[in-house]
Amino acid sequence: MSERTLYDKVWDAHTVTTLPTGQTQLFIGLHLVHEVTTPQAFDMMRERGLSIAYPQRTFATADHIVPTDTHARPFADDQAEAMMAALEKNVSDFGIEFYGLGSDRQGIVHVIGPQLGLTQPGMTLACGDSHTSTHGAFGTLAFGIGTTQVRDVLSTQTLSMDRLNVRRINVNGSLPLGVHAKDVILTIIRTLGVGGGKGYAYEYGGAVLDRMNMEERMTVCNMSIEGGALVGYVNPDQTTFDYLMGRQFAPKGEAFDRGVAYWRAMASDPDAAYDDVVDLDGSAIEPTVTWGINPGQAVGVLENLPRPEELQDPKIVERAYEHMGWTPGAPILGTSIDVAFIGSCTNSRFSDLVAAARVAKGRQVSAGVRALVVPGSVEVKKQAEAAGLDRVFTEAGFQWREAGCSMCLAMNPDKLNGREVCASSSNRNFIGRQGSPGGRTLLMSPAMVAAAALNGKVVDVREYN
Ligand SMILES: CC(C)[C@H](C(=O)O)[C@@H](O)C(=O)O
Ligand code: SF4
Repeated sequence: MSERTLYDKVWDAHTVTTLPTGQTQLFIGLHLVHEVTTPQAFDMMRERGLSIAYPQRTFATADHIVPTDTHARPFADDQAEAMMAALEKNVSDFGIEFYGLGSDRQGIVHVIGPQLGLTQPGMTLACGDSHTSTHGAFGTLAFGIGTTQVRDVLSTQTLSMDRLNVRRINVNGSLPLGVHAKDVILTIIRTLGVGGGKGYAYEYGGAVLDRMNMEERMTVCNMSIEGGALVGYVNPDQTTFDYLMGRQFAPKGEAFDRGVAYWRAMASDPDAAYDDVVDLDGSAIEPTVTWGINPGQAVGVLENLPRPEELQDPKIVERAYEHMGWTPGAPILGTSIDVAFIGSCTNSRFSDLVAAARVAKGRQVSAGVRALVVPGSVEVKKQAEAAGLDRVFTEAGFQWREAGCSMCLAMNPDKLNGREVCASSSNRNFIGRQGSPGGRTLLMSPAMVAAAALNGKVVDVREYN
């Protein structure tokens, strides 16, 4: 057999059995745990007297609820403190490696897995979180799962899963200067729709992906789920192996060389058969901004907002205009913002902060704009500080915060107020997502967020090229 995709190979290598339901029982190589989706799973384990099948394959951190002004305990919010205490008890009772507050390995679960070298090509990975697809950047089949599935993985290290179709998405050519990985994935979702990936795994490739570094590939894979695809991945290559080399949990010495040989063999064959193939021209991608209430409602920064009748689903477009308060046909350029948020598992890695700092350096945040930079992990924070990025940001008037999910979903004190408009490097712009029912979110790349912060409005970051 020489025409298999990575998806096929990894799936087959991890198949335990075919269940009577027709589903596959799939072995899960790595299980990542955070505080929000796991308390009931641990309770179910206790009720049934179960223990963890493979504690050595299970790692936990805290990210969603942690305040980012200070990590000091106890938290001001009693509910958050109780949730944190529950996670601490669960990891201690069940014997799970835990990177909590105070650990220099703490951070957003999808930032720390790759950083520690836990995420590796050719493996299966699960986490009770929809953005688990991020890890697909390594050629990993990474599944976002629900709480009962978390229980299943804890107790058996397996999941019952339906096989997906595979869509190959080629981004050909090269990206213009000032156009980033975030613009690529927003354009893919805009083109294929927020439900377009239902039933599919997305395999991203083409010259643009080949040239991307691992952090850029993570940004693309992160938002697969926003396009409806449960899984998104990039085939492992030399860029992947170079990233992994020397990381704490990556194999060492000869074992690393054996790893590379195996990882290479897991990549899709050149003549692999796909259920669907889509080609996009990278040179046609512009800095992209969402204007509505789902990540597919996006336009190039120089485009005007669509008219409801021009789009396939006028109802959701009308609902979006009702919430956002914009006028169909108006330009997105010049839209005023109140808040700028640089962070989240989509765009809070070192290279994201470098891109934003390049724009912010020596300039000032516009008066009246509240601007936050929230590193994705303690390690990113340290690396950024060692490079002097914290000073670039604070001197420009940005707040420099502790690691966590922060204003991506506002399960912590970082929230929008009232009708505030936020230029955000995160991945979801659903109504109320950033903590205020009336709040409005414009998704864009971190460089675009930085430019918006300086101008108090949406601008074209290519002016800073
Ligand atoms: C809290 C968690 C269940 C949720 C998810 O699964 O994605 C969160 O991370 C999000 O981004 O909305
Ligand atoms: S940063 Fe946002 S999208 Fe990512 S895990 Fe946290 S809440 Fe979910």
